[in-house]
Amino acid sequence: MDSNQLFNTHFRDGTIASRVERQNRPLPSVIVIGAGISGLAAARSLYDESFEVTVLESRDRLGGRIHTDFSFGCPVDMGASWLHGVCNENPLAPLIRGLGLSLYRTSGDNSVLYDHDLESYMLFNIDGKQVPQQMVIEVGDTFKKILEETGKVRDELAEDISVSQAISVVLDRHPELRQQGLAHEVLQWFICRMEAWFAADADMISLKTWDQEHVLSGGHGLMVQGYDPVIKALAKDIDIRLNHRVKKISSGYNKVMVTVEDGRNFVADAAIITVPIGILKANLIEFEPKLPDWKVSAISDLGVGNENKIALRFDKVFWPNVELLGTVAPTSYSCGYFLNLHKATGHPVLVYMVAGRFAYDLEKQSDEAAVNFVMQQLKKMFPNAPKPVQYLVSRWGTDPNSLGCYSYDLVGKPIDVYDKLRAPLGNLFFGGEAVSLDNQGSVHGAYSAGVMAAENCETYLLEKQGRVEKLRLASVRHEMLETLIPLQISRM
Ligand SMILES: Cc1cc2nc3c(=O)[nH]c(=O)nc-3n(C[C@H](O)[C@H](O)[C@H](O)COP(=O)(O)OP(=O)(O)OC[C@H]3O[C@@H](n4cnc5c(N)ncnc54)[C@H](O)[C@@H]3O)c2cc1C
Repeated sequence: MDSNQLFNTHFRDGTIASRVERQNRPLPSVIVIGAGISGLAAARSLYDESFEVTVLESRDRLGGRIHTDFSFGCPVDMGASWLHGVCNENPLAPLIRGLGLSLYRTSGDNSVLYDHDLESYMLFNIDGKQVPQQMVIEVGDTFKKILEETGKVRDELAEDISVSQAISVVLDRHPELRQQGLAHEVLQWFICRMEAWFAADADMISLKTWDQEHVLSGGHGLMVQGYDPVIKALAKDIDIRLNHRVKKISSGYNKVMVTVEDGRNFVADAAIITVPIGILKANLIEFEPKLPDWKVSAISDLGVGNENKIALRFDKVFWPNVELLGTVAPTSYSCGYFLNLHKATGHPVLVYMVAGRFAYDLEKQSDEAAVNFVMQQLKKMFPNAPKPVQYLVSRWGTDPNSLGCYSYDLVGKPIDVYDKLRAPLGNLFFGGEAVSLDNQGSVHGAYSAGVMAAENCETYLLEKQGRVEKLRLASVRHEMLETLIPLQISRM
């Protein structure tokens, strides 16, 4: 059946008929696929401009890779939890300020541990002995030097190599930077933290681009009340259909038809696709006509990492009042760390965080086995640690709604991969963290990508209607007013 016949057939069913009745409405209709922050930002933008918007979401909840769980009696973010860039330039700042949400800053600018600095931490070795703070600071300085030296390796090479290959080259050239014994294990811990930032092992991270991200100023802050209020605010009043898994997107004849799992169709003038890059890589959505080869290549050329969290709630706090508790080991794979949520939020909760291959390996285990493993790590530091009262285990790598945690640059990534990913195809627009201009893999990047996709979609549709004069003055005025309210930050 060609696209024309397809549309004629479906125009006879109830859904399409009701759309036809609404054709006299002044502004066009858009389907947004995915109710994560990017999809909701896109939908909010269009809704506020009086477009007719429907959001189709496969899960039974909003937020996607933002998931604030309340089963502990307090907010625990099992997906994103930091605002990266606690500053007015952060595109999410107006919303966070407007909602009166507080942030707990865990690091300033340019921290060697990305979203943590070495202000409030304790590291332990495998025997439960605390690593001297001075050693952690000195190895941190050495790690910085090693990374600086990898910059020289990069300048010498035409081809891209991985960060771990580059570190090996540097250590061969500068044996004085090699660490022995406990100091070696601490160096591995720093590498483990770097891998957590990319959610990928160092042998997968591109030397060419690892430090090219435009990181916003102001350091990194935990969302004390969780990200949930942001999601709820964006979603307010919008027509969102949960449990609507999109299986097919057909575009043509100035319309888009989106088919969900149970066979129902939704038709609109345009669609914005914000599903995770993992879903596109796995071809879980059929496109008609097929996506062009350049788009397919861009999708496969981008990496998608994995990160998981195991959150433990205890009766009471038995650990020291520091933000980060880490265990060092001979390889970065075996190093680990707990985020102490008590420090930031006052609740007796520790969150163990794992990334890269280890995150996938942990997903092969049952929740109970994963928690047992984490408790073994905790008991290395605190042999009398009691059993947790409750626990939560994330599985972002195998969850069929995410298939990974966020995108990162693979070794040898083509320069134009992001341009190709975000390029629209007629009335199909692409949002999501992976198409962000500068901040892939982040909440604020995903948010901006959603807003940008909505603006492009809006311009496209209004131009088609010959209504380019319609400006977005309302939202600009709204944001200007909100900048008058300061961000609420603790640990300044
Ligand atoms: C463990 C973890 C920790 C993180 N930590 C941070 C952090 O601290 N700070 C930070 O800035 N970022 C962090 N991130 C990254 C951040 O969460 C993401 O970049 C961002 O939330 C992505 O938003 P999105 O809207 O692009 O995608 P998503 O939130 O994944 O939204 C896409 C939506 O599409 C839906 N969907 C999938 N398939 C279909 C389908 N076939 N039909 C319909 N709907 C579908 C999904 O269910 C989902 O709701 C973290 C991510 C993870 C997983």
